[in-house]
Amino acid sequence: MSVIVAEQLVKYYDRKGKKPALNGVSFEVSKGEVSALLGPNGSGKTTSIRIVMGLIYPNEGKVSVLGQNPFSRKEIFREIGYVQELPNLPPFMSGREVLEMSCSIKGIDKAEVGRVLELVGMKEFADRKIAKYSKGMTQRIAIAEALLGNPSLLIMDEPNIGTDPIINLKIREIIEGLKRGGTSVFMTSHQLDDVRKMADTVYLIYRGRVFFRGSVEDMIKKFLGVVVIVDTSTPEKLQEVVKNVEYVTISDVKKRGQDYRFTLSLKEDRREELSQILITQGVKVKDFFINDELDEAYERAMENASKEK
Ligand SMILES: Nc1ncnc2c1ncn2[C@@H]1O[C@H](COP(=O)(O)OP(=O)(O)OP(=O)(O)O)[C@@H](O)[C@H]1O
Repeated sequence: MSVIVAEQLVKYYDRKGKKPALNGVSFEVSKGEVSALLGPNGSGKTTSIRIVMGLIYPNEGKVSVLGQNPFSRKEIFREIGYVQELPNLPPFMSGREVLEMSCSIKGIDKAEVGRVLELVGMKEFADRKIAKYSKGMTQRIAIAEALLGNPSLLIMDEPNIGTDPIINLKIREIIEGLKRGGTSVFMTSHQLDDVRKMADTVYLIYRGRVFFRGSVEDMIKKFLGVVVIVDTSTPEKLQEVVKNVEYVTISDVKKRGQDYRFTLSLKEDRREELSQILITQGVKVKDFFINDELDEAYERAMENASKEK
């Protein structure tokens, strides 16, 4: 079952529609999954989220959230926690007051406030004014607000902006906990490490077009290919052996101390077979591992997308 279905969204902010922010964007968030929308600045992530939240109308396309139209059925938002990009909380209120006010608006028991403050590690600072918070503290209160009432769907636009690595870890733990409890999550992020650890499905967006949907592993395979790194003290032998393996090409060689580091591109995922061939044919293999750098795959994906324009 899907908790968000967006179909062929088109959105332009200029009247003539010459520069659409979204140009036929579709995505789907399955129940109990974490889905992440990734793309460079200005690619259309926030616009997509604002449409899902019923805050701006698309010029074309359809969206359904928890099975309803978010523009006409506002009551669904009681079940949705939303962390907006750069939250704008009232500076004259304390974190606790903000949360209590939200409880009143959403009709949630105020006892929830203590629970969510604890979750984001802000109990100690709850009575300080927002104006006196650091960026990361404000962000944690925004996350706490989204968690009030145990939402079944959490939508977060770059939840890690301005938070330090320890808080990021905490946020990740919170999200993983919610996921275990059945909450669905739709988020944008520039923190690829977090995305790798949390996201079941990744959507890549570039200039208002989604051009990839799949798991992190699929993304690495598609944009980086199967790339194996081999450290060896017998480089000539490796070159000689690899010459006869039709699915391998050498993409790079670098000297590393006494050894050589080869980057091998495989047309098919036959890395186990390859490691056997190297060893049995006398290559001294010191290290053999797959290159699964998500940053690199992301960079390649965006490079490809920019060339397609
Ligand atoms: N209110 C607005 N008025 C006019 N143009 C806008 C408005 N909001 C966004 N845009 C434009 O729409 C495009 C998509 O913006 P959007 O904020 O959705 O990108 P984003 O992927 O969320 O970027 P970021 O990673 O920087 O948050 C950009 O070209 C942006 O300049």
